[in-house]
Amino acid sequence: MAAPKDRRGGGDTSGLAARRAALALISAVLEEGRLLSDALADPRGMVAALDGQGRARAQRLALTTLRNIGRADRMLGPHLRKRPPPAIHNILRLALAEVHAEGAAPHGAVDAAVSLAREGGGAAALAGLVNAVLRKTTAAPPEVWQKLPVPDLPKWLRRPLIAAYGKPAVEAIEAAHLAGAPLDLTVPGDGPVPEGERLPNGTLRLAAGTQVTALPGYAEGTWWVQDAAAAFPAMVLAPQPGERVADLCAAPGGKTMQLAAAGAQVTAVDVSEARLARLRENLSRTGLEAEILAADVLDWVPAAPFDAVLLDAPCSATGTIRRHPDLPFVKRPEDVGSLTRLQAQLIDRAIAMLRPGGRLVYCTCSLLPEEGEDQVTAALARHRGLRAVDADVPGLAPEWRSGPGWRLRPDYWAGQGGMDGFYIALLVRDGG
Ligand SMILES: C[S@@+](CC[C@H](N)C(=O)[O-])C[C@H]1O[C@@H](n2cnc3c(N)ncnc32)[C@H](O)[C@@H]1O
Repeated sequence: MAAPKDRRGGGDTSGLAARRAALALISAVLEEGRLLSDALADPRGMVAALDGQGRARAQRLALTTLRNIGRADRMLGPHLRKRPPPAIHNILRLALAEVHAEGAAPHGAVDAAVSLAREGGGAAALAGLVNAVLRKTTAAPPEVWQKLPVPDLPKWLRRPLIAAYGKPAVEAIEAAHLAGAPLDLTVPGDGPVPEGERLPNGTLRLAAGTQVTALPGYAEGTWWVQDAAAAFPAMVLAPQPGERVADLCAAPGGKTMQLAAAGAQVTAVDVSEARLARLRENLSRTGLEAEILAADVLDWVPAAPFDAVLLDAPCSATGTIRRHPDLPFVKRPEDVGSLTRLQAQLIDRAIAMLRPGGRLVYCTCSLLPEEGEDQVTAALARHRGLRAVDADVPGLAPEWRSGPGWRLRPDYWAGQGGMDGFYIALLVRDGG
């Protein structure tokens, strides 16, 4: 196959290099079962060879295509007698998502798709099929696409969510996943900030696709990117100036920065050196301070107990699907069992680090009750000297109470662009 001229993305006027890289990302997710974040960070990947603009375009195209695969496949169905090879199938899906979900001009998307199909060497004969199918399907009026059903979550995830929240709620969650996520900023103090909508908890919300590094206040470190739901756990912990607070499973540090900005003396612990490097960068940009420890929380024994602990435990991350549409294709039900065992062990370690009267916030960005409500209920049964307590936090609605804590869902604040799914509980150790 001839080396495509615009491989590096510089001068990628036709957008072919960005589309080619988007297809490589989609294939990494669908065919190799890799997380999009890993494929994006791969220095040998096609995206690494693009300039900033090309990279952003490739990432956006991959995200849009993954979010809309269900709709693209429904539209393609009547035009395909048999399933085409994955490379061709993904070219068709990408072009349809580009035209119908992003509003791209059909002729450009179809021409690019045909060129990409021709590049495939052995599959070159299929370029004619790509042309014929896309000419028809990209010409469909917008309302035909809009009326296609919202893509379902995979059955292993859908079933327990319907059992927990009911079918209408799961359909609303799926609609929120399809809509994607805006850009949320946590702004702890004064300084330059971009124009945006203030949410009830103080989060500043901007339109999706905004280039973060170009916004007022980025260089000054006035704010950081953090989903509105992810800002609640530190607010629930309500750290006081001078309190000793452990942030367990801390990287890349969104919650560490909230705790430090409130004046707490923070010890941030995470097992991943690579993720801690990002935490260090975040602290340095925002001018905030914390003690940073690379350690496994299961082994680490602090020198003295803490006034408060925040445990943001590793989980299925199913609450973040609107920002990470690759997750339903990559995550497996069997991953959840080992995560729930780890979460229970981490909770036990976190409780052992509290002084009498100390507070623990447990949270996960999961939609599954077994990583949220059930986990905290079981911890309360294991530890008699522990109680769940209420918190008075702006924006944290009383109707979100669920079991011993709060259940946050992507379909909440729907009119304002939704939020990630989270579970948060505030526990207090007796005594003190
Ligand atoms: C949900 S993420 C944390 C997000 C972070 N709290 C924030 O707000 O930016 C979970 C983190 O747990 C860390 N982790 C997983 N198992 C761990 C363990 N046994 N000990 C310490 N950290 C662990 C992972 O490296 C990952 O950074």
